[in-house]
Amino acid sequence: MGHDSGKFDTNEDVSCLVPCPRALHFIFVSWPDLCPTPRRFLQTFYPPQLLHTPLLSLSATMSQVVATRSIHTSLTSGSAHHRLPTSLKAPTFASKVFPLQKNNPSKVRYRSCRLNARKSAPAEVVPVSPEDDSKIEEELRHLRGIQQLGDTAVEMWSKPTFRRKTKIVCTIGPSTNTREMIWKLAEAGMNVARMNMSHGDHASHQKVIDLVKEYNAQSKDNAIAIMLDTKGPEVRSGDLHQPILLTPGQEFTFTIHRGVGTADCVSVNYDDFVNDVEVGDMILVDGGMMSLMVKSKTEDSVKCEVVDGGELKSRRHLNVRGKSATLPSITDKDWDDIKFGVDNKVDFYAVSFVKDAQVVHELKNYLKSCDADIHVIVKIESADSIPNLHSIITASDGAMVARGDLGAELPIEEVPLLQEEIINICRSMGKAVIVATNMLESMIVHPTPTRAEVSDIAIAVREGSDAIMLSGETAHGKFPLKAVKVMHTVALRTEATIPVGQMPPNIGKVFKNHMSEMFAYHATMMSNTLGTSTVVFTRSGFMAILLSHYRPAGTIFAFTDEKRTQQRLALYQGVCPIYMKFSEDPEETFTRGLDLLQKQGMVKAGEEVALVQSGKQPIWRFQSTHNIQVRRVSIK
Ligand SMILES: Nc1ncnc2c1ncn2[C@@H]1O[C@H](COP(=O)(O)OP(=O)(O)O)[C@@H](O)[C@H]1O
Ligand SMILES: C=C(OP(=O)(O)O)C(=O)O
Repeated sequence: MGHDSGKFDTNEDVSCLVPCPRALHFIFVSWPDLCPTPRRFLQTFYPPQLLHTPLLSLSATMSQVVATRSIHTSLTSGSAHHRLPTSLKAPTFASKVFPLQKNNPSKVRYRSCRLNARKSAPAEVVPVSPEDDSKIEEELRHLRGIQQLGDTAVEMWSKPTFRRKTKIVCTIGPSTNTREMIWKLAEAGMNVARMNMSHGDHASHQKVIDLVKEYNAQSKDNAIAIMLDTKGPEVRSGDLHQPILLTPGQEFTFTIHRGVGTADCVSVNYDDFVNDVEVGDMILVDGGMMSLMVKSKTEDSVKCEVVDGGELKSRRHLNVRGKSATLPSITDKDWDDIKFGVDNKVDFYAVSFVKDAQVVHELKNYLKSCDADIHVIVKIESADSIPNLHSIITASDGAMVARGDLGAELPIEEVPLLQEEIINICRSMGKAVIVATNMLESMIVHPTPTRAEVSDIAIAVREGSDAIMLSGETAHGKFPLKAVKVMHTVALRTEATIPVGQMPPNIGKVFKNHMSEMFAYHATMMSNTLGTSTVVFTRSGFMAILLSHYRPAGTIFAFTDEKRTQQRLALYQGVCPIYMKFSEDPEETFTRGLDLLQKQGMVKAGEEVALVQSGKQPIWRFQSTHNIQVRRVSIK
């Protein structure tokens, strides 16, 4: 169990990573008004002479810190009524602050007030130092009440899922495979629970699946998707009773005989290992944490010299730089695990080491033959997959940038470039895309991330990924809940700076021949122009996925009468999936949906929403084929 289990509180240090100086861009008050906590906060970042300059004297009370930050957040999340025009870029400190010297500060104050009055998203917390956290939280709770920042009803809804667009995948392992931790992860913002079939057995994975299903069954407004990640043809070292220390220059042997684990020899789980490697090859352990140069081979062993040493633990990844193993992508064990997934009705397979589209077709045909509605995410991690990226992704429902193995099979400097390319390909094809591995690696042992890790999350969000993934951080880390909260906060903050109305590159090409795509596109344009959320009713999830593809600035509220669809939609960017029984009367279904949103504080009376009546099985089919409307939420 992780160290932060039990201490969890959704309000606790949720926004510990929000870059503080940015908030100042929107805050305008005089220094003497400043209460002690924000005063200390400002002092931390700005020299006293700057803070005491009247014209620069920015905000002051924590209420303004909170309100202005929230405004910034609301620019792109939730209902989009109050967004700045698309052309406005996030202001620099200089451009926001120094022009004030020429302007009348009262004007600025007026603008700030107007923004405050129109704010819609709940506040973020700006911790100053650990001992200030509780004071700030107390102050914020009070201020939330005064300013009516967040409808208290919103508290009832699982806030992380509603407000953040980029979804979070958590790998479940020894730190998180209990009922308590699954619940806490879900409430902290997990959208997809991933089980890595390289570890554990069916009994342990069964327990996790049952727990997630139990959570989903009792949760009124939240659904967690289940992803089964195949082991694939990966090559791993064997189990060890205790880690082996490898020192540079030392001779070390890999043998295909099972069960060996001495100070200078360990088993590999793949008989053809000896045939696949050549003298001079570089073998990477755990994606390059250690490396060994092949010096000679025999029929059953590979003798190496340690180049970069370290601690070799049980079942570590072995890659040969620049080479993929000659194993099939789906091994016998994988087929066994896939069947286990069919029996348990998981939502997604993440298929390891896909090298061509053929294997995806094979899997899809198998799933069709057993009438299993499970989507296939291909893991791009093999050197051999790169020339076939387009055909592989075309055949699949989405892709995962599996940076661990990718960066071992290919030079690491290729990883960020491939990440961007894979995201772009997926975005242009309307497929889901997940960025994975090492995102908060240091949080496996530390309670806070490195700044580089924070930037990595921000980049993945900006590049347009549907989801970002945690691996060891949640599987066996000490701080699984904190890791999810950091991801949540960084994603939310980054999303608030993404300009509204960015469209995928295939715009105008695909939708011409496809009615639903055309309607998704135009509904997005309409909701972006009017600053509304989008409401869609979907049985298969198809229309909600299409809408997500166009990335409308407002939330996509996707109502479905299928629990499986609700779960699956949890992966898609910007989609808030909601389960609701549909009535025979579409108008009644729509009214019921809006009532539910209003009750939860997701939309307010008088607010407009874009209503999409389209898709493969639209609830309005008997009335009309396709249709987009703007409806005003009625006042009860
Ligand atoms: N079901 C599990 N049982 C035990 N340990 C697990 C499990 N899932 C993940 N882990 C641990 O978490 C680590 C990180 O998870 P992940 O990145 O999915 O695995 P890997 O990098 O080994 O493919 C694994 O190396 C393993 O030590
Ligand atoms: C996600 C990855 O796969 P796995 O965790 O199965 O090694 C990876 O290699 O980055």
